[in-house]
Amino acid sequence: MTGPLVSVRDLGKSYPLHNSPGRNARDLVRVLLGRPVERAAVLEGVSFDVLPRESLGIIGENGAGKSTLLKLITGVLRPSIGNVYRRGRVGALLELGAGFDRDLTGRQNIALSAGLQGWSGAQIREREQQIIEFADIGRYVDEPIKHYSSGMVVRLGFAIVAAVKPELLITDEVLAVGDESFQKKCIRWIEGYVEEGGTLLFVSHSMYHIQKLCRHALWLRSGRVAAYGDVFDVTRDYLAYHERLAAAEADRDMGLGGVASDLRLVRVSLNGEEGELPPDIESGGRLEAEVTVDSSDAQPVRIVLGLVRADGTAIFGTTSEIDGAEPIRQEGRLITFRVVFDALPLLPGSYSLRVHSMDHEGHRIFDTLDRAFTVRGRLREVGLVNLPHRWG
Ligand SMILES: Nc1ncnc2c1ncn2[C@@H]1O[C@H](COP(=O)(O)OP(=O)(O)OP(=O)(O)O)[C@@H](O)[C@H]1O
Repeated sequence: MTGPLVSVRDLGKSYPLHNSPGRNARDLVRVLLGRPVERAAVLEGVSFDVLPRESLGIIGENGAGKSTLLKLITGVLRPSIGNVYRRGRVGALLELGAGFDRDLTGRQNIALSAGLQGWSGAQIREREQQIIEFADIGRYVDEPIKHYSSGMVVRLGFAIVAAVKPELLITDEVLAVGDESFQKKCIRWIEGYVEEGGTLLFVSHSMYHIQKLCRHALWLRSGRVAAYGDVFDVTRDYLAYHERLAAAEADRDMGLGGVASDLRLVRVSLNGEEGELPPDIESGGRLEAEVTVDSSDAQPVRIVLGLVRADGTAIFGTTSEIDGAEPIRQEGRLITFRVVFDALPLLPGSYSLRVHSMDHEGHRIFDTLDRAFTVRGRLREVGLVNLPHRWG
């Protein structure tokens, strides 16, 4: 069957506002007078489809409505407005231990899940072994769940979901509870699951995991869809939004309207030129940038460099920290770095070098400078970079 496994249409969820001691009484009066109780919307007007073999990551700040959305999709919550349509065998790993009987042992809970899935006797015997091996919780499998650590609950929960081989897997940050090696094992399992045609709905604050596991992403901001599309586009916009917020916050912290003066970028030269006019560079030619930072108390600095096409498309980024680069000189409070691209493979067009100065620990961006340049050449290939290639 084709068609979406999940279809969400104009979905909304709201809760009554109960935030002040007098409000309950006021609500009661409103109800008695036949007036609606005031409500706060947690989700509003959310629509999207999840097709078979699709992997959709849901991102957003704390309180944006991500868990609420997953609970509406799994049916734990009912919508206030709109609809959720769902089909296929669902494996959901959301709340810790939800679905487990805490007085029963791990083994008994496995049997319980097997019963719910309608597995045959032979299937149960085979899969029980698989589950126990995957969960790897040793003798605890014969202890009641209430004696488990939260990490063990997740181990067993994930092992059962993996054995069910769902058509649609819904999961969230719950995996982060397990230790690192188990987390890696789960991520590997999910990767294999997606590669083999499984469908995934995954909530995470880790852009790394979202990009690794999902093809598309949906960004929820204050209960509404802020962006929905290709995972790299959406996560880039999300990170840029947070970068802007952090920069504005840093300015406010310092009581400054503009850029903080501590790590100010005072000079970025391209091939020795500092002028306003964008310098010309031959495609495949050399680009040498020198970046000077004014570090008011001579504290060390981290430089972030990005190559960006004129339309904003990011091409390449690195930092002095990633490359282990040291300044080429320090004169009092002026610290200078140099970076050289010996053979810049960009295709002809307009670009800029974007430079950020950060504190040495990389907590905060202090200043940003863009230097435009033009790449000249007679190349007729299309795209961003000239990749070495041959025919035949
Ligand atoms: N039962 C409830 N009654 C009232 N408000 C609620 C209820 N459940 C959730 N909320 C509110 O709904 C909003 C969205 O919560 P939700 O847990 O879905 O966010 P989230 O994006 O998953 O956040 P996080 O990343 O912190 O897990 C929050 O402001 C939360 O306080």
